[in-house]
Amino acid sequence: MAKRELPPATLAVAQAVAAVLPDGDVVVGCSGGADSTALALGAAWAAGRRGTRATAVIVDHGLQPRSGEIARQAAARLGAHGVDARIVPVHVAPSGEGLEAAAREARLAALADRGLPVLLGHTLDDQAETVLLGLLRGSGTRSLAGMAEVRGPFVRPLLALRRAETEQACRDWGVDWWCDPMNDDDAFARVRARGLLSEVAARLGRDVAPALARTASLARADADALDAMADAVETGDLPESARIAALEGLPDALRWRVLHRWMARLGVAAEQGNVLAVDALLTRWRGQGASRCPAGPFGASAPTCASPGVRAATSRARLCHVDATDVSQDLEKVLFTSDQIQARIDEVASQIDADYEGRDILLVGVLNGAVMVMSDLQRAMRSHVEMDWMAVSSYGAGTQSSGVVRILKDLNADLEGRDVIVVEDIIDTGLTLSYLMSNLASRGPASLEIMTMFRKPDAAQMEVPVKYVGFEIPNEFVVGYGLDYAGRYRNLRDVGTLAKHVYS
Ligand SMILES: O=P(O)(O)OC[C@H]1O[C@H](OP(=O)(O)OP(=O)(O)O)[C@H](O)[C@@H]1O
Ligand SMILES: Nc1nc2[nH]cnc2c(=O)[nH]1
Repeated sequence: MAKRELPPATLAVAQAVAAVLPDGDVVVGCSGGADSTALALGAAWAAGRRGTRATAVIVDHGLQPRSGEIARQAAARLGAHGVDARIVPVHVAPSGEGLEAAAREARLAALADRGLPVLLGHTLDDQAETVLLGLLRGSGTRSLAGMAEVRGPFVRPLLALRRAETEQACRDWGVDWWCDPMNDDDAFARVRARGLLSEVAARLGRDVAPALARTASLARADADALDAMADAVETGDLPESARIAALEGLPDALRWRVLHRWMARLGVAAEQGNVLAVDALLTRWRGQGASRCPAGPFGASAPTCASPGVRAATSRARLCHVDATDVSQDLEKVLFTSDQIQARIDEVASQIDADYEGRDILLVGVLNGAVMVMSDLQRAMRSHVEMDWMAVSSYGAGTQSSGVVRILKDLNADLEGRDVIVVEDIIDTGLTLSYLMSNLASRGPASLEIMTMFRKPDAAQMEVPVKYVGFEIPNEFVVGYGLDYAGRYRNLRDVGTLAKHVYS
């Protein structure tokens, strides 16, 4: 048919297709409805003028009682108008995301199967509904961007045309179309959105669909630009602390995008609420505990979060880990991070190495609290060291010293003539060490000194001569890095105060 022979609506469809028609043959996805029927006829017209082929593919999902018959009728209608039409039956296997999504996936896969560009018949009205649905979900620019005109093999030539125009085009072409009863079923969100758009148009006295479609174009340009900028924020190869530092200076729009990608990769549900919670750990961290993020739709296959209810990590240092049982959410305030503790251990170890040059040292650890500092200190030292352990207890399951020190396990080593350093996690009242030091001094060591990771000067009741101190801390009950509350929290890497709810 020559261009001048086409009435206005059919010409609008045909020209819209011709404007974006790829070189070579194409497939047209056709449901038998007005939009895709008009698209198939327009594509056949435009391809014919170019000397290429447009083949309509009607996917039969087998989900409706008469689906096979509906598909055959659609093919016959197109065939009668000279359009090459094929029916492709697909098997829809329901997935975790519902039957509708599974059918859509199966349909697109079948359409793209031939490796040709695929034309789809979405109109401006579909776009407006998509934008409205995105808006109601409260999502960002990517959702408001609606459907792209070209994405992968899929091309949508009719996004600027109205549904009324495709129906008019079908009438002009003298072809019938199939009215899918699902298009009137209020059970579908899209159908309800369509109704809502009509109501809004009636209340405002103007058609709002074009404005929503314009919003989609503008949002798409913004989303594309921001996504490209987020892609360029390459933090993957940097150490964790540097990755976090790289993110801190970014504007919200970029930082949230990068966090969204991290979380999605970890299998965490990367909804905006979760992204903001993790972002707060990064930008407004005041020692708050973990953010609980449920597993995302792909969580089941993500090794780090196999079940729902996983938690994002508590501290900045562990921001991008996901951990099923993260006890650090019980911390109220972090006083020292793991990094700070390790750096201080290195300094103290060097000091001891220098002080004891050429001498073998016997480190006496006080169980249980000193296990962490003992093992880290030894590994940071260059000197020859041996270790031995004593077990004493003065705190039991509470937060106050009982004042009574009990030896639960004595040393194996003989201290006679040895250079001994007692290693402690904390000196609080000083009762434990003052008892222990007089006990050990009576065993005849050549020298006897103390190294403690933490000391509370304001809590001292007994003066103990401490040669090596990691950090002096305020008179608060702390946990982590070997320090317990009722046997728990020793495994925390950071040291901090406990949230009141844990012991009140
Ligand atoms: O200066 P003080 O007031 O005496 O407190 C210090 C002691 O308290 C802690 O031990 P705890 O009795 O809690 O046993 P643990 O090492 O098994 O945690 C810590 O490991 C010190 O040994
Ligand atoms: N966990 C813990 N044990 C202690 N023993 C003495 N002081 C403390 C403290 O502040 N925390």
